[in-house]
Amino acid sequence: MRREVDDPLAEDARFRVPHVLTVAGSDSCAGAGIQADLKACAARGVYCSTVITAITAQNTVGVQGVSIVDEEFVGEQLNSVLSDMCPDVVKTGMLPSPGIIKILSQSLKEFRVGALVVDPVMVSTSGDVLADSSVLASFREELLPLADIVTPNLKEASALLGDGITLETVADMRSAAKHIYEIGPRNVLVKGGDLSASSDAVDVLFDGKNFYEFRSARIKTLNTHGTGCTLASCIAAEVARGSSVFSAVKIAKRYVETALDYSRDIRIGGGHQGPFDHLMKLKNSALDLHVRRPFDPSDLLLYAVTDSRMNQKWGRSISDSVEGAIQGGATIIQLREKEIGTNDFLEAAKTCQQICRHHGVPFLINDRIDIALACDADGIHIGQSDMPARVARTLLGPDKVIGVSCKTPQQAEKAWIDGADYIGCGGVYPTNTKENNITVGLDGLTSVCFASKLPVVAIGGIGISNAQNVLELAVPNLKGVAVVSAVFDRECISSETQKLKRVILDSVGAVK
Ligand SMILES: Cc1ncc(COP(=O)(O)OP(=O)(O)O)c(N)n1
Ligand SMILES: Cc1nc(C(=O)O)sc1CCOP(=O)(O)O
Ligand SMILES: [Mg+2]
Repeated sequence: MRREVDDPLAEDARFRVPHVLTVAGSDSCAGAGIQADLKACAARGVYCSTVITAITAQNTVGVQGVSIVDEEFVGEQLNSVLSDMCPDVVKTGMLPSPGIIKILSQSLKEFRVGALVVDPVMVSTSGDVLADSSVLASFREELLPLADIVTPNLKEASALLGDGITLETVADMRSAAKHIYEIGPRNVLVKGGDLSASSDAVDVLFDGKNFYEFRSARIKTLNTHGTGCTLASCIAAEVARGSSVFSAVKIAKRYVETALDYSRDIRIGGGHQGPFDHLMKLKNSALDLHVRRPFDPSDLLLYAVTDSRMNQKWGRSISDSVEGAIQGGATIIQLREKEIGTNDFLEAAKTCQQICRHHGVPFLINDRIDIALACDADGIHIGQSDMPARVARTLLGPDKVIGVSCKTPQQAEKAWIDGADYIGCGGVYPTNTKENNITVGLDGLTSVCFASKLPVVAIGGIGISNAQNVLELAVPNLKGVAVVSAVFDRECISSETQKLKRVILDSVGAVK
């Protein structure tokens, strides 16, 4: 059992750091294994302790040697960490002998651990075999039944099933996920990076009830060594930070994709598979993880979008308008300033960012990724003719919020694939605020909501008189209404926002 601590700070939630223990092999080239786990957790702002199961001699060409750590000594390392440091999540990588798996599963039963992430490392991305077949039975019998999630690649999934069948399609991956689930883990993520039939990188998650497909663009790079270890560590890190398994997989996939994209052209070593850089350019987003709370779809309930012409008309500053909207109950703010210069936009954005952060209200910038980065906004909103969402995701990293305007189900599908967090759908009604805007009506909104895999906010001509008609549609994914003139083209922003909020809450309440 965990030893008693006499330090009261050790039990104080304010001082607790999310903590992953990785039980894995050392990779001398530092792209995979323990070294990847440490870097991935560091990049995600999570503490990582280590139990080393094997020492490998490897580089960008391949694996030249493996020295397995004596199983008693693996047990000693486990005891040292688990008896004292109380990790939130244990993540496993290379477990090279049945004896090591046995000792690990005994330790997991003996000590209290929040979750177990099993990366069943058997074949490295370079194709080198890292565990022999005697390990397979131990994985199946001892470890998978304890796992909250297991993350095999195609070859590992096939090995775990032991049927010798090659997985070639997404349907094969689904079937494999279902069969592996029957062995005992609570979630199965079959990684389809090697699926030759697909132009995207598709991973399939099965939670015992539903299948989820996570798709991302294939990144052309040699630097893919360690992607499996990194993905699993990142999932473990997100679970340690309090995410559900589904959200953890979503963020981890984005993180790996972004890191691969940033590192696509770096050269380390002369072999055919290089490491990527876990920390490069992600430092900014990692550093402020502790002050930014994750995006919650309910933030879209009353979405206030600013307009400089309206502020000029009423003689108000942008920041006073934003403050008024928040006082009245706006749940998210977007700075949409089409007519001011970059300097003025940035200054206003910095002030509004502070106001929003002070009130705990998410703050997004319309169109301008440069401004969003410069003022450290929580994210951006972009339309179909703005920068593509996929590029925006690469520039902004995995944490920032991206909203995309969609008028059709096809656009909604693409927004999901491109890594957006929500959809703005309109114009629900005709509007004078945006020139030449196409009105999709309640029917258009309905079809986008039904097709969408993302939360949706309705926009365009919405106000006190018709918000109820929109929300009473009660269609899936519809989370709120976005308004410009209904709050900013009014004499008193806070009281108009308050009245609108009442209508919204009544409508949502009536629907429930
Ligand atoms: C919440 C929300 N939905 C839609 C839009 C419109 O974005 P876009 O199509 O890019 O048009 P402009 O706002 O840039 O004119 C939005 N801004 N917010
Ligand atoms: C910014 C914007 N986007 C729209 C879309 O249909 O995507 S309609 C719109 C303007 C919404 O302003 P108001 O609330 O004053 O009608
Ligand atoms: Mg735009």
